[in-house]
Amino acid sequence: MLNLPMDLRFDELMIKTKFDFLMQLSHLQLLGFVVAVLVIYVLRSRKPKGCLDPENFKEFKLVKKTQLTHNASKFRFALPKPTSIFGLPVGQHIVCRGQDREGKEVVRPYTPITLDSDLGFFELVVKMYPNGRMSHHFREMKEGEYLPVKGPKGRFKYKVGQGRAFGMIAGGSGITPMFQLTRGILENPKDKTNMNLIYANVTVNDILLKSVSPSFERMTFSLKTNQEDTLSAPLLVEELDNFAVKFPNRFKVYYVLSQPPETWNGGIGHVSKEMIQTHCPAPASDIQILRCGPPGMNKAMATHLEALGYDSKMQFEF
Ligand SMILES: Cc1cc2nc3c(=O)[nH]c(=O)nc-3n(C[C@H](O)[C@H](O)[C@H](O)COP(=O)(O)OP(=O)(O)OC[C@H]3O[C@@H](n4cnc5c(N)ncnc54)[C@H](O)[C@@H]3O)c2cc1C
Repeated sequence: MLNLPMDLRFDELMIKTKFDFLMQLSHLQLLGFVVAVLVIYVLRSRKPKGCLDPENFKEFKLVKKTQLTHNASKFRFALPKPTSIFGLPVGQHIVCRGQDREGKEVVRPYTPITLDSDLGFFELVVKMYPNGRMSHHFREMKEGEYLPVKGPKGRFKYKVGQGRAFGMIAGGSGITPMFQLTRGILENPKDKTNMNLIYANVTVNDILLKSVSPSFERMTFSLKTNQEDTLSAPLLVEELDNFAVKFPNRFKVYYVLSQPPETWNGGIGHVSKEMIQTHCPAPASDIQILRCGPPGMNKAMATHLEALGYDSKMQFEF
């Protein structure tokens, strides 16, 4: 029993009671109390565990399939709980398993366009090729079915402030790692990295994630920004153009089409050395040019970048 003086106010009494309580514990009890407090502190400060396993495939349910273009769709997969975190670091990808037309197993890498700030789900944008093996699996996949996924995977490790700027050269579905990284950077108020994207496609209808048509679901996420980039409205996740409008000093996009429409004010043809010179940061030790596209384009870009004086440390191919 504690001996408490009767002339104390209630708040004083509470403090004294707690203090006396600690004083009256044995050394062993005190040690137990300190350990319990430490365990609670460590558990609370630990990063929440993601849903991915780098070694074993885990299955995720397809909850929504949305057609974006004539050959690309967006797939939303549910995580186990609405509050679950996927656990994919910015710049990394996952590996998906499916079956080709002949029923043979096929495994391919994909980069989600969502981040760990999107709780309870992740999304893929997939371009499907007529004879593509995994393309067949995604084309056939129905809502309610499960996709085996493992990860995170990838050589690209992003750290806030690792450089001043990124130049990004993407072709077709190669936009997904650029989009994910751009979102990760713009969503982090501590990150001041600038980005210049060159995005190449065949026709205007092949451009992915450019802007949201009224029929597409509008998904928003809240964004804390610095003063320079004050947002008047929530950012729409699926708009490259919106990034450019909301962050004009941080993100610029230059579209290139090999078969442009009659009126077109972007680039025409293939991505050239001159386009890179005009639209990407000049060679420097604090910049990097990232590229992701079909093999032929990646090879051509590597040749251009070398000719322009970008050394191997200034280049990265996803
Ligand atoms: C790190 C990484 C991340 C990726 N993320 C995505 C993503 O988010 N979304 C996405 O759609 N794809 C992504 N890809 C590409 C994806 O992994 C597959 O290569 C693509 O889906 C085609 O697979 P497939 O089995 O259908 O085609 P395959 O059976 O492998 O190929 C069949 C034919 O399709 C054509 N083809 C295949 N791949 C390409 C290509 N990339 N460009 C042009 N033609 C091609 C070729 O003509 C080829 O002969 C990523 C690739 C990598 C390396």
